[in-house]
Amino acid sequence: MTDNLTLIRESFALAQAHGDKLTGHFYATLFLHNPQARELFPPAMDLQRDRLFRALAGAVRMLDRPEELIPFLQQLGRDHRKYGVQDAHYDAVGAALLATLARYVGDAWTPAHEAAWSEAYGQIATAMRGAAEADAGSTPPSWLAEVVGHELRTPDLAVLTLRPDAPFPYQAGQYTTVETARWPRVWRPYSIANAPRRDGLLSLHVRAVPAGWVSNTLVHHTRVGDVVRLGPGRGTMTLPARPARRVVCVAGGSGLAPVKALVEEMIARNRPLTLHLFVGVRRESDFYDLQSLRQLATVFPRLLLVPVVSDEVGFAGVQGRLPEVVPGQGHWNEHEVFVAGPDDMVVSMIERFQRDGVPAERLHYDLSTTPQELDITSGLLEAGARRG
Ligand SMILES: NC(=O)C1=CN([C@@H]2O[C@H](COP(=O)(O)OP(=O)(O)OC[C@H]3O[C@@H](n4cnc5c(N)ncnc54)[C@H](O)[C@@H]3O)[C@@H](O)[C@H]2O)C=CC1
Repeated sequence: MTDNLTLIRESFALAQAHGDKLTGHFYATLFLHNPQARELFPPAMDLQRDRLFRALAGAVRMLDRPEELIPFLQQLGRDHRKYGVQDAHYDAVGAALLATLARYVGDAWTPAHEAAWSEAYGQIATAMRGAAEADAGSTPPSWLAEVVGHELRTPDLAVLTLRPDAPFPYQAGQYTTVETARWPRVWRPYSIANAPRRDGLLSLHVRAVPAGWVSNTLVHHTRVGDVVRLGPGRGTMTLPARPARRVVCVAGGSGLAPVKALVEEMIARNRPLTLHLFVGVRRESDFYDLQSLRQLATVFPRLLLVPVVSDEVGFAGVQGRLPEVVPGQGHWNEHEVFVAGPDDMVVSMIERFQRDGVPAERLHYDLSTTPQELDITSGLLEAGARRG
């Protein structure tokens, strides 16, 4: 007899071959039978379609590794509280999923497939619901936050200061998700750019990306006094319990946000022996936070700030792309390493640090998918938007 795992994987591969038709049919079935579920999703569904099946594909890949699958599902469940997901929605999604699979697997679909999927989906939903319920006792599903500061530092980058309406627990290096009144149910992740403060204020560095609904709203159509909604703090690029005494941080563009929070935290707590901070931008005019970083270096002179420009000949300081520049500026294999910025930069930088002998447990980084994808993150099964 074929085991459940094989039945699920084989049938999922058959169904997935139908691509967009599969996801289109799934949502059509879900909304036809549960019109109220439409309210949970953003107005434009294009990118949402991929998300659900990417998360499902992730779960199917991990089915034989419960030690990874369960935490993944629990996180997914907690993350869905902010969408207002109810128990009944899980049942509705399960029914639409099975109906869709049956249709696209076609003649190969058997009662054994039905039973295997039904059991697997039941386990997925139980893990998600259980984690969401456990979380409900201690944290709100989301926070309202008033914009108390909005500075346009370059034509397309704003630094926002937010005051959440209730204590917002997070660690330096983590991100939150933001929903604006202009685009209900469209959530976008942003790193929090400061270490936790006594007054509870949060700072975000937001670059308006082409066709970015939330980022353009936050940069160009948001004023002091406006209110946004925040999801809980998430992400694994946080300070380890015992960081090395020497630290190097590499920040590309607005990837400075989480790195700045970590730098503040280390200055307040660990006081490393040396703290190198490479800040890379394309043109000198793209530096949007040097003044504040220089102030930090005045308070903590062991912070060694290195501004780097990649695309402008004539810059008086260090020139080049970060992965080309940083290795030549020191020996980093004894250091704790933090990297954030464009994914290509992060990947090249991390590969280089690995080649140079930095142990894996000392490498901390933050990867995202493309900003366009990230701008629509709402949904019943949101894939992990950011990996650390
Ligand atoms: N805003 C936030 O809170 C956070 C943003 N990020 C990500 O950081 C990125 C920042 O983008 P921008 O500000 O437009 O930076 P950018 O594209 O202007 O790049 C900044 C620097 O990174 C390096 N770089 C860029 N592309 C590279 C490549 N292909 N290979 C090697 N090095 C490269 C170069 O040194 C460049 O000067 C975004 O993708 C964003 O998603 C990451 C973490 C937090």
